[in-house]
Amino acid sequence: MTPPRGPGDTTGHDRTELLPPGRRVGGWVVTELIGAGGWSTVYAARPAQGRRDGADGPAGPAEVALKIMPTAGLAPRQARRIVESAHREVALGRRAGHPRLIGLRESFVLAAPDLPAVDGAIVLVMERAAGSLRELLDAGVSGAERGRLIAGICEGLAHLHRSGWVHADLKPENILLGRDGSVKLSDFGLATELTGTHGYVPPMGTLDYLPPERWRAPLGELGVQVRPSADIWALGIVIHEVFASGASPFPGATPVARGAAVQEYGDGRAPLRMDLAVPPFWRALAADCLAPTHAARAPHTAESLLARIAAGEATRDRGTDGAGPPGTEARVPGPRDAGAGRRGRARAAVLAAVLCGAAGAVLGSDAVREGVSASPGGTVKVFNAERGCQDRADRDRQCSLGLAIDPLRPYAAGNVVPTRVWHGDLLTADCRLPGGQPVIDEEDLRSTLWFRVRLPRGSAYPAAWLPAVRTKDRPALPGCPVPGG
Ligand SMILES: Nc1ncnc2c1ncn2[C@@H]1O[C@H](COP(=O)(O)OP(=O)(O)OP(=O)(O)O)[C@@H](O)[C@H]1O
Repeated sequence: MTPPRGPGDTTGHDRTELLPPGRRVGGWVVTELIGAGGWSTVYAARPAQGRRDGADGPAGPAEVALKIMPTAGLAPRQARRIVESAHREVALGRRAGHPRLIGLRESFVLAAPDLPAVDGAIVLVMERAAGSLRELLDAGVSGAERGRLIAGICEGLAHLHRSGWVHADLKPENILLGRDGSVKLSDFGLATELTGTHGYVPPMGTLDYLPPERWRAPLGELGVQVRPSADIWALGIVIHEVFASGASPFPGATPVARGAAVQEYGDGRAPLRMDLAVPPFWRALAADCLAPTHAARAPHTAESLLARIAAGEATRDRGTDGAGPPGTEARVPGPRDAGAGRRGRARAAVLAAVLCGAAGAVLGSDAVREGVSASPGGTVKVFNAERGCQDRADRDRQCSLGLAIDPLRPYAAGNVVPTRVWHGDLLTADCRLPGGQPVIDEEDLRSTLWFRVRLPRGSAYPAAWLPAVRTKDRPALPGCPVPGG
């Protein structure tokens, strides 16, 4: 769910450090921060000692995810939205449990008079997932995984729709993955129960996944009308992303520009153009999901799509797309794997060394930009997760970042080019390498994706490698040849 943002709001990162590890929350003890969304912050937690409700499984204490939805300091209308959103999550969790939906264990209101920011927050206690499809897309999904993942998403949607619900916010961030790789749909804060053929949702959602009809849907007293076909549209976008390295089928540099492209297509003013990387079977499936009107999309239910996948149509394409048979479970790489915390911290230390160490030529931003603008290809903007470095215009060396010589070797001082880059620099990337050395940034984001970026003429190296955790951009680029391969 994406809330409007404005000056002085208390959403997102402002709240990420609210609950320190060791803090007791109801019958649970916080172990680490997982991430933050627009209205909520999610923490990992274990059962508090002495908890006797079967929370401990045969393998030891069961870890859970605590979704904390603070209401303190919000305007009454915003607070009401949070409460309604929590009610929707709880109602769906109680009435429509399924292995393809993240399990909800309990919900309560947090009493924390010593922490005014979360005092009175709504807490949802959920099954903890190992990672999300977004992380997997960033790291690079293997061919064999793709069909299985899409089948899992269809199973979850088919169950939701059969149970009379519309998810209304399907996107890779809300498609979680269990430790065994199984798909678990989550974030039912916008989910709505159908009354007849429609449900109603607040005028919110994630722009990149809204169907054409949502862009002109009138806002009534109950909210905006949605139907299951809205989830099918979002599924079409996700299918495309899974095969096209995370790229949307709709062109545009921003979600609003892509939204305009969606509307042009919906009005019949532009054709649907899918990336050639999407193999024929999946292209046909995605095209049906992305039919421009509700009426044209309605025959393509999650159930019917699942039947098409199960009927083995995917198998025909396997020779060309490498998509494996749906149903085979595999491990999910991600920061939340067992032991990842330890590895993450070690790698963060390595990254810090690269950030601050390695003497060499320091190029001004103009030099870097000049090298960029002269060349075609995708542009990536450098992102430095160190907050203190984001607003500095002085290009202090302490805030510079290194580019690797070889993305298959550890990202450490001996493996960086002399050219340094800073937060906000624009670089030209000409290809992407999904299976490089894993890098974890200061915020524990992990990715094995790298971009090959060009360096200005006269640099010691003509090109170097930017780890994907160092940019928020994901341009659609061809795969790079494996260095040294
Ligand atoms: N049960 C869970 N297990 C593990 N990680 C989770 C779980 N629920 C959410 N997360 C992760 O926590 C982070 C924050 O989730 P949250 O639902 O608060 O926001 P979001 O879905 O990222 O954004 P928004 O809902 O505001 O659009 C996300 O990275 C999500 O993948």
